[in-house]
Amino acid sequence: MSSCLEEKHSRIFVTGPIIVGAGPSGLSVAACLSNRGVPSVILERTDCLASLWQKRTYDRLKLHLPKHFCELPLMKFPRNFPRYPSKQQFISYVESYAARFNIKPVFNQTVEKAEFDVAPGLWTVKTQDAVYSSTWLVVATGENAEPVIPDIPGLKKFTGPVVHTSAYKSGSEFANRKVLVVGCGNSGMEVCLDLCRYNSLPHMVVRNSVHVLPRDFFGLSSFGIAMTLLKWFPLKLVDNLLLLLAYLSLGNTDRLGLRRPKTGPIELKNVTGKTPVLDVGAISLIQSGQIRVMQAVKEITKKGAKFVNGQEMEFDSIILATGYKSNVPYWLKDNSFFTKEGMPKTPFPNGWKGENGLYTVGFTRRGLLGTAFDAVKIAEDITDHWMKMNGPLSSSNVCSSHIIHFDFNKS
Ligand SMILES: Cc1cc2nc3c(=O)[nH]c(=O)nc-3n(C[C@H](O)[C@H](O)[C@H](O)COP(=O)(O)OP(=O)(O)OC[C@H]3O[C@@H](n4cnc5c(N)ncnc54)[C@H](O)[C@@H]3O)c2cc1C
Ligand SMILES: NC(=O)C1=CN([C@@H]2O[C@H](COP(=O)(O)OP(=O)(O)OC[C@H]3O[C@@H](n4cnc5c(N)ncnc54)[C@H](OP(=O)(O)O)[C@@H]3O)[C@@H](O)[C@H]2O)C=CC1
Ligand SMILES: O=C(O)C(=O)Cc1c[nH]c2ccccc12
Repeated sequence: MSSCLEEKHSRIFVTGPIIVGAGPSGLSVAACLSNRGVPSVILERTDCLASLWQKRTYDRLKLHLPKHFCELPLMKFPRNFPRYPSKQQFISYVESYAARFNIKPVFNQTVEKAEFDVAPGLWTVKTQDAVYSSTWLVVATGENAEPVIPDIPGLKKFTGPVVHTSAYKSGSEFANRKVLVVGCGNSGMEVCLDLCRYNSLPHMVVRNSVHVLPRDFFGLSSFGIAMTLLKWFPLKLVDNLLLLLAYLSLGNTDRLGLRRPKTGPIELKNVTGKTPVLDVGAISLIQSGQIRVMQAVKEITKKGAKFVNGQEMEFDSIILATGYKSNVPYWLKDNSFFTKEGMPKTPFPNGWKGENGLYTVGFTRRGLLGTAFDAVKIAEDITDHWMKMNGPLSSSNVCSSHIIHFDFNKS
């Protein structure tokens, strides 16, 4: 893989693993490795830690699972944080986490290509500035690496602003506007709620079925209730109890145009990865008519949209709450471990390890809980291999001199 182009780049040999992505997943692996005395290098495309949280989420975002389900390995949230920490609190936790384990990613390094070179038995990882090599490659670029922009007929004709939720900050820019929100996952629901607080008129497209659960039920989180019940009862029974609890708390959501899937909420999450909506107030605004539920869009026009039921309406703006996708297929070459959608083919709990020193963290569709699970496993596995190669190493003698530069650039 040493083409002329790559010879112009610095060549850097990393003695520990290369981790791609400085989100919660990449940081968790680096922390668990550092705790075991193994150095690593994180390559991050942006200029900050947890860039999804810092740059691509809305102001009002809070964790929607209780904090103890969102902890990274080896460090608890501060005790004074509320049950559902805000985005700012989560970011400050991530920053303290990196500081505590002395993790210093190499920022502004977009991994453009990574491949395994069989002869030396090394991963070659190319960014815009350098070529890194290592025995191990940890993929931590996330399930939410890129926005999904759907190919809706006519979308390009629309004359008003079209924004994906990853670029939405607050409803202040949409005050008194009629907004079409495409998608009814957690993002779609929460953006509609935020828009209402800024006095705009959200119309939310629901093209399919969706599970909505109350975030809390009599002071207990629905997610926590489900996790506890799953220790003793079968999944189908727990799902039925969740549906009963949802009915008692939210009423019959089918009547609001939110049809429920036939499969229960946790089973559906496990099988397809589709996250149930955890309601933090959107349902009552649908009930009161402040958020309108619309059918699937047939086409977008210059000034609005036509719907499959024949309705036609004008809108000032469109917000695409259409979800995210992995970007692994764009940069990881010749790899049969991932699907063409960039998710590991091996299902949870075994999707964290591939072949030839390849690992993946944060692709379990189980949020930060899944990240913590993967990170611990990966660090154990790499440490075993590391010790066979290098002998034991204590965290006190880990230093930053674990990269060796071969600079072809400075001629
Ligand atoms: C709005 C929103 C709210 C969420 N809330 C919760 C929640 O409350 N609880 C929960 O458990 N989960 C939640 N999630 C799920 C979310 O996936 C996790 O919180 C978490 O951010 C996953 O961490 P990660 O490190 O795997 O991915 P990310 O946080 O996406 O980090 C991946 C990093 O990789 C970098 N990267 C990507 N491609 C490249 C490349 N080619 N080269 C170099 N760097 C690259 C990115 O810039 C990014 O910094 C939420 C997701 C969203 C979108
Ligand atoms: N507070 C929190 O913690 C929050 C957490 N999140 C998490 O972030 C992740 C991403 O959530 P989100 O951004 O909501 O994405 P999701 O993938 O969960 O939802 C995408 C939505 O867009 C719809 N959609 C996609 N394409 C089209 C189309 N062409 N026309 C109409 N509808 C379309 C989907 O419908 P269909 O089902 O028919 O495909 C679905 O309703 C989830 O894991 C979520 O839980 C998000 C926001 C807040
Ligand atoms: O917030 C997310 O996206 C998550 O994936 C967290 C999560 C993991 N398992 C769940 C089950 C029900 C609702 C949310 C989650």
